[in-house]
Amino acid sequence: MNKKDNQERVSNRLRVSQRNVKGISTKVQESKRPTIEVLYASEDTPRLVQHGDWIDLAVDEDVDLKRKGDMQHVSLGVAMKLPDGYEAIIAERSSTHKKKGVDLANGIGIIDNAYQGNDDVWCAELVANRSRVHIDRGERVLQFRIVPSMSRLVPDLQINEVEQLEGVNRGGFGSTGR
Ligand SMILES: O=c1ccn([C@H]2C[C@H](O)[C@@H](COP(=O)(O)OP(=O)(O)OP(=O)(O)O)O2)c(=O)[nH]1
Repeated sequence: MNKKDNQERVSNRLRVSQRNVKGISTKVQESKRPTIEVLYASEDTPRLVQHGDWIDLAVDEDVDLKRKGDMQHVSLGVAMKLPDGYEAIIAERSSTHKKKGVDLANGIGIIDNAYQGNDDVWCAELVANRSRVHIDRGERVLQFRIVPSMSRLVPDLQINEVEQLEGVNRGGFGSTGR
């Protein structure tokens, strides 16, 4: 093999090995990216779209509530495996109370990290704030975000009973009136 052919062989080999290194580092980066795995209830369940910090959730069935105060347990059509060390908070979208006539009966919904099996479908308990409420399947009335689990934020937390607290009294519930 002449010198030129040999040089070409060496530089080809170098290119291949650089490509491999790049491939490996991309794979490592990808596997390190925190990921939410989503299992949708059906083909036509609305897919999650991430734009901004909160991710909208749609109802996966029609909602029909006759009177104010009536409640419906509604499927959101998604089961998820959240990244380890995270849980999720579900809240109403700001417009939901006024435009859709419902609220989350439990204020906010909390999805534990362990809620991660095929049958662990996210649900919402919706309560009507007026009469004759109708919401179509697929309407995005809620939103969620993930938050670090308490054990991740404060590892090894204890709860201890004491006789007295060392802190100065602030005045008790509602004392400033401001
Ligand atoms: O709005 C909500 C609230 C909860 N969940 C699911 C996820 C959560 O992990 C599970 C249990 O919720 P939570 O622990 O708040 O309920 P609980 O009343 O304490 O019941 P459990 O005995 O299941 O813990 O129900 C929802 O799908 N939607």
